[in-house]
Amino acid sequence: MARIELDLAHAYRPNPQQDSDYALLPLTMAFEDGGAYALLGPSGCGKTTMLNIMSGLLVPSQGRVLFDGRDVTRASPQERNIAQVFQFPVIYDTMTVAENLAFPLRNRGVPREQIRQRVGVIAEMLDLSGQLNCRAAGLSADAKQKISLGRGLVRPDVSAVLFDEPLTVIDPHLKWQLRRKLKQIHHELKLTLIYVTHDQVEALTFADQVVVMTRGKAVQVGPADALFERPQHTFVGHFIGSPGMNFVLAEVRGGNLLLAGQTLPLPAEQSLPQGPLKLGIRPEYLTVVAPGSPGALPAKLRQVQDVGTHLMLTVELSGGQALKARLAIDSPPPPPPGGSLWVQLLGAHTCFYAGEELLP
Ligand SMILES: Nc1ncnc2c1ncn2[C@@H]1O[C@H](COP(=O)(O)OP(=O)(O)OP(=O)(O)O)[C@@H](O)[C@H]1O
Repeated sequence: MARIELDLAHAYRPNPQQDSDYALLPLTMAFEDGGAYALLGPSGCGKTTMLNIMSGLLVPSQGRVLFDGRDVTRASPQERNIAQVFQFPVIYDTMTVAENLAFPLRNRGVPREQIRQRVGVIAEMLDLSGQLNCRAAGLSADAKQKISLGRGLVRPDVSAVLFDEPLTVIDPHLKWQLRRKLKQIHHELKLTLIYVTHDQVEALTFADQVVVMTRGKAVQVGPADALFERPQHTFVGHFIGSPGMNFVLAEVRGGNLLLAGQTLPLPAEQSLPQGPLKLGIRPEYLTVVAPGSPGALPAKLRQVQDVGTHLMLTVELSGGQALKARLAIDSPPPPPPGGSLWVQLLGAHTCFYAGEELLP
């Protein structure tokens, strides 16, 4: 296994001039040995580009890739000793499941008995033990992709295993099981795993550290709770969560916060720079409170959706800005749509942003 360091940028076109010319803007990042990482972001944000640069399928247009301090920028995937799992199964249909799993080990001249043991362990982990002697050709798409996952995980000596949206072809029910399984496998095998996905649930279930990307930029690297509680960038607030964070344009003037045409006195301990900023609050923390509560503003209730596990309220501040508030199903019933209520905007979970960046 290896500690992977990136200090690079990548543009597919020559002579990049502006940010939009880069698939990956200049970044410095380290993936620790034995960690479980996810690269998460919308289509086109640069996840696959980053993965391909790590695997050696792509040479960055500037900068370096280090594996345990060794410069591997121009080394092939084989030289880097990387295993990869792609979106679609890459297996040999004419071989049995056991032969498929054994293939990467046999290729490296691993002794027979060791191969047998390791294939047994991996098959057990992926619930493939009962199919070891079946020919791959006759199996379902799910089972074939499990073999691909197994082939990626079977070698204990790899620098890292890279997954590019590996559960795309998997049935939704099995997907849920496999996500959890991969997490468990990570704890047992202690391999460095890097997993590309645009699905936040997949990333947050699997990874200890999630790299959130947008427009060629890694805007935050952190565990699930940090991404939820303290999004470092408005994109993280917006992208993580369902629905994402509410944002309200505001201005600090003296000891007050002006927003939605109203004035909220800031608590004495709150130190914010004077001038414009954005207030961010997650629907989970936008609570309905008694009229006139400190840090709260009046709003109109526009819509109530019963989502089964909770109520999702749409409220509107004066000036017309709509916010989402998530209410526990056993909370006191909200007023009828069109009615007035007060919502708590200032509190321990409120974040403030200058431009798109979180203020300390
Ligand atoms: N071979 C290529 N030549 C030119 N531009 C490319 C190439 N591959 C990717 N790009 C561009 O680079 C940017 C990042 O693409 P990349 O595939 O890394 O994103 P991604 O986050 O993996 O998206 P997706 O989930 O859709 O694969 C996009 O604007 C894409 O159009």
